[in-house]
Amino acid sequence: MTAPSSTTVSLRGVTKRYRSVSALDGIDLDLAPGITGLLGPNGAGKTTMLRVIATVLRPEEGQVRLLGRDPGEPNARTEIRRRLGYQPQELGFPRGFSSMAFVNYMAVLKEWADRRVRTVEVRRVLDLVGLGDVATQRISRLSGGQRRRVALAQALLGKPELLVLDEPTTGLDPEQRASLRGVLADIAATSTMVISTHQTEDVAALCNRVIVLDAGHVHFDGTVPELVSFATGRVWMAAGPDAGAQASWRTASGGYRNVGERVPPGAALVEPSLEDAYLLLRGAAGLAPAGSTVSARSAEVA
Ligand SMILES: Nc1ncnc2c1ncn2[C@@H]1O[C@H](COP(=O)(O)OP(=O)(O)OP(=O)(O)O)[C@@H](O)[C@H]1O
Repeated sequence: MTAPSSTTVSLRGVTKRYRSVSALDGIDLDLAPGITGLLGPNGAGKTTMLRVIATVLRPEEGQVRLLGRDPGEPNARTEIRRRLGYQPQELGFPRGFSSMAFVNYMAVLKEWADRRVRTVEVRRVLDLVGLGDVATQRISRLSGGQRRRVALAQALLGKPELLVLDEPTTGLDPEQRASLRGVLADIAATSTMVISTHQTEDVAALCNRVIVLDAGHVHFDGTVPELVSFATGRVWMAAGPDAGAQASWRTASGGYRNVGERVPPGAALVEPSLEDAYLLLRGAAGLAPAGSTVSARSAEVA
């Protein structure tokens, strides 16, 4: 299988095991510029896949090509890393550093040798993530959401062609998330961005492609509207939780939102959201054979 010419990330048969756990099990994937959202339950393999794409983890089996290069080859790996930004799920900060000092330190490691040019770039990325006003405060005195943004700022240094972001919106308040979406959408106009998240609203708002991982397999790969369409006609409101529903929850109106395959006759159907579709897909995962992929073009969930 050859990758299309716009492909910037190509995985073929990629497998990564931790003892008896297959964190990634024969993944085939081609990514192009734009934003791809990775969804999946805890332990699905999202972070492992991002670490492979960020060149920090080498798979036991399969081929990886990033920005047209083989990350297994040392010189190519260095070149990929020059053009890559990575926000890990957790990032430790040196004690006593301000955001300015930390991002500057990362910029030095990223070969920004000219101090004046480097300072301009450090200020640019701190402003982008909305930390300009607190840039000189110690990171230890910042909030959790602000610390996430320091971690994101260092990933944005140098306008990378490939951005790998592990749960970038976790811990951010709604205003911060909304402003961050704008920043990421602008960047994705010219780069390939892969985001892992548990926030289906972020995927719906940001991503032109969504991949659902489950137990190291790609369980869904398509666009947001394609995933949402799985839930069309399968979401209904009722006075209480429906016994036949796969998931039900009380809404602010006092009524219950029900999601499932067994829709009662005459049910008050409502517009599905990406979260509804994701829940349906997750339910279907329990029914589908291990490793099966739901086609984006299929009208059936299972
Ligand atoms: N360093 C490790 N050693 C052993 N097992 C690991 C290690 N890292 C990940 N795993 C296992 O690999 C599987 C995939 O983990 P991974 O962190 O990639 O999942 P995830 O989808 O990112 O989960 P989460 O949503 O909780 O962040 C899990 O079963 C996890 O326990």
